[in-house]
Amino acid sequence: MTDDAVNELAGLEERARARSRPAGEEGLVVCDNLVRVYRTDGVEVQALQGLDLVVAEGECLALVGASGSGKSTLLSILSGLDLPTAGRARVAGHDLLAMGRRERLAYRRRTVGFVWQQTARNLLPYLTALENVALPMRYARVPRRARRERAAELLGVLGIAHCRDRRPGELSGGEQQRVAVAVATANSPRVLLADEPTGELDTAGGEEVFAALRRANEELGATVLVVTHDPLVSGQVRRTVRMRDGRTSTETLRGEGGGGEEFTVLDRAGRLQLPGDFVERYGLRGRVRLTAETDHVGIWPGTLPRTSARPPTPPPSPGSP
Ligand SMILES: Nc1ncnc2c1ncn2[C@@H]1O[C@H](COP(=O)(O)OP(=O)(O)OP(=O)(O)O)[C@@H](O)[C@H]1O
Repeated sequence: MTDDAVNELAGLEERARARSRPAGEEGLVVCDNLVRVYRTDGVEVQALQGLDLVVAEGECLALVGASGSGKSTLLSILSGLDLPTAGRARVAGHDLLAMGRRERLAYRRRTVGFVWQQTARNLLPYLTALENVALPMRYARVPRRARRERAAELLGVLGIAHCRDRRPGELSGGEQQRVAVAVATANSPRVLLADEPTGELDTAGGEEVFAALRRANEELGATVLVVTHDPLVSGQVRRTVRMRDGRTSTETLRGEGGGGEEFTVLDRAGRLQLPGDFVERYGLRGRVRLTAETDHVGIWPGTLPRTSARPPTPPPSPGSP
């Protein structure tokens, strides 16, 4: 690469960072009691029902959940395409509820990148891979030579340099999605959002696309949020957040060795959603009893059987040790 191109690239990265105000200490992505209600023909659907989520800069996070739990709605809001009905959503210092038209456009161009599930939706069919990757930089007014240099570099980093002069129709599904990752990272976004990016691919293609997302995270510095039904993806990230009925319900954290531990998420108001099998197994309905133990809180069915092996201990009175 020429010195000029290197300077252009460095300047591009720097400008991209400077355009986003600092995110503060609370996280790069912060959703607080987020609500999204859709109204169609007088019928209301609460797609998000008070969702809390904090994602730190540099994380690679998988978002999972049953169909209809609100995953795509959340990603649409974070991408700046959709507006929440209530609550708070901040990404890299941008208040997503208060952004004006110009800020929203700049936000969508430079702060977030997006990869859709449908391969055809990510790329223009009449442009080569290189031209597709260079296009978002053209909108961001990057000089022509620097655009081509960076596009070629991105295709190299993501392992698809051999695709540069081919059009999408001449690429496999996995290659198309990897080019889509390059397009989404062209303007050095702080956050990369992907909605089921491996959903239309076989296992090998899915692995390649996930490897590209991981490179975008580790080598290009993007914070990645990926919606997936693919256990291959969710099993490889450090943190998997599960959504249920428009809220985050559980999180699985994995260590270096890959073993994971599941946690239930307590929201800011102290609410938690019990897993359905716990509710069934212990016959929890309507009212339940909470007991304060020395190192944990117990939840008991409202009506305890007389033979219960361990009756609830009353909560300690204020001031007791
Ligand atoms: N534009 C819309 N108008 C009305 N209702 C909508 C709209 N978009 C989504 N919904 C409803 O909002 C709820 C959440 O949908 P969403 O697409 O966010 O779920 P999801 O978890 O992404 O599901 P899937 O895994 O099937 O993609 C669903 O009940 C859905 O029917």
